[in-house]
Amino acid sequence: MTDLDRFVSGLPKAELHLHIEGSLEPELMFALATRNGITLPYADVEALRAAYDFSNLQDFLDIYYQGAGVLQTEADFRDLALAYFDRAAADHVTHAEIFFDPQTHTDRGLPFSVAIEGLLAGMAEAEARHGITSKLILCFLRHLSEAEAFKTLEQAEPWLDRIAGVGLDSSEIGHPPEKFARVFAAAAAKGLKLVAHAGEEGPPAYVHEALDILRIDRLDHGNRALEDAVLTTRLAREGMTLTVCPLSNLKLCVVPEMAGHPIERMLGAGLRATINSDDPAYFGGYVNDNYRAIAANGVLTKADFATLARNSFLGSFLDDEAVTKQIAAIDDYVAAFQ
Ligand code: HPA
Ligand SMILES: [Zn+2]
Repeated sequence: MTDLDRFVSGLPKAELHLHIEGSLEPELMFALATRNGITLPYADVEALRAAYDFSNLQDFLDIYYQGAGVLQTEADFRDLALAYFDRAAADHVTHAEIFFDPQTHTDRGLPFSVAIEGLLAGMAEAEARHGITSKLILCFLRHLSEAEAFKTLEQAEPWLDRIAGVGLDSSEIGHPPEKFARVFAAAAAKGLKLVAHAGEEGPPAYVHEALDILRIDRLDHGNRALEDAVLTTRLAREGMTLTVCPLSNLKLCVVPEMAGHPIERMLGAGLRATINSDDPAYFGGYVNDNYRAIAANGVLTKADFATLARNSFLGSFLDDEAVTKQIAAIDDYVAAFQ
């Protein structure tokens, strides 16, 4: 491991872009399939992993939704969450804001309560085990209708005090943020934070809509915003946090190679970028693998990576006191590193 790899690996950091269903490792998928009497259309873990060869977002989503089918009980969701937090804690993640896709589960007949109660149990246990704090973000599937998103928000009502915000994920092209303007307004009126995937595959216009129509607090991906100089300047001026996912971008062919990854230009443009893993079980690595992949480009310095880690707390939905404490821990780490 290089000196820079050691530095980035040990940095205290928050993860702000993580789909919990995307942390379902093939081994756990097979274990849950056995536990629940489900037959997977793959002979073994190796055959499943070999299928993780994607040309675009939709290729991945098809396999990701299929994989989530093994999640049947609260215990399954709890085990899924705990497995993620164990990996995250090993990467010096001290706070995580995790997405879940309730419609993926309710649409196959599970009650809303099963996924959320299981995840909340896993989050509580992870905090007791590792001291890692976390928040939950409910994502609407954008390929489904506005009415279905409203129904999901209604189902979430009993748990609103344990949900930090709402997000927007799934197939981006053809499903612009504007489609969910009224649902996001309703979520904001309930005091929820707002985030949305935009500019991953979709054009800069979708990022404009996420800002102006959805009125997001944080932008997920946002890579294609760089194609629009006015938009880039605006994002910098407004201090908008971008949750960037390098290995995801590579696996989904959003970037041709890791060299010259847009995050380097984002920092140069003064954007508040962060590094995250998105769907680590599918994209070949957890958050530190993503930090190290960018470190290997040889462009960003220790100071840049410390900025990225600070950005992860500045962009979080933690209160000011917690952010100050977490940033002090980064400063201590940087000062003591040798
Ligand atoms: O990277 C992603 N993009 C859109 N939707 C998703 N759902 C899980 N991961 C993703
Ligand atoms: Zn994502």
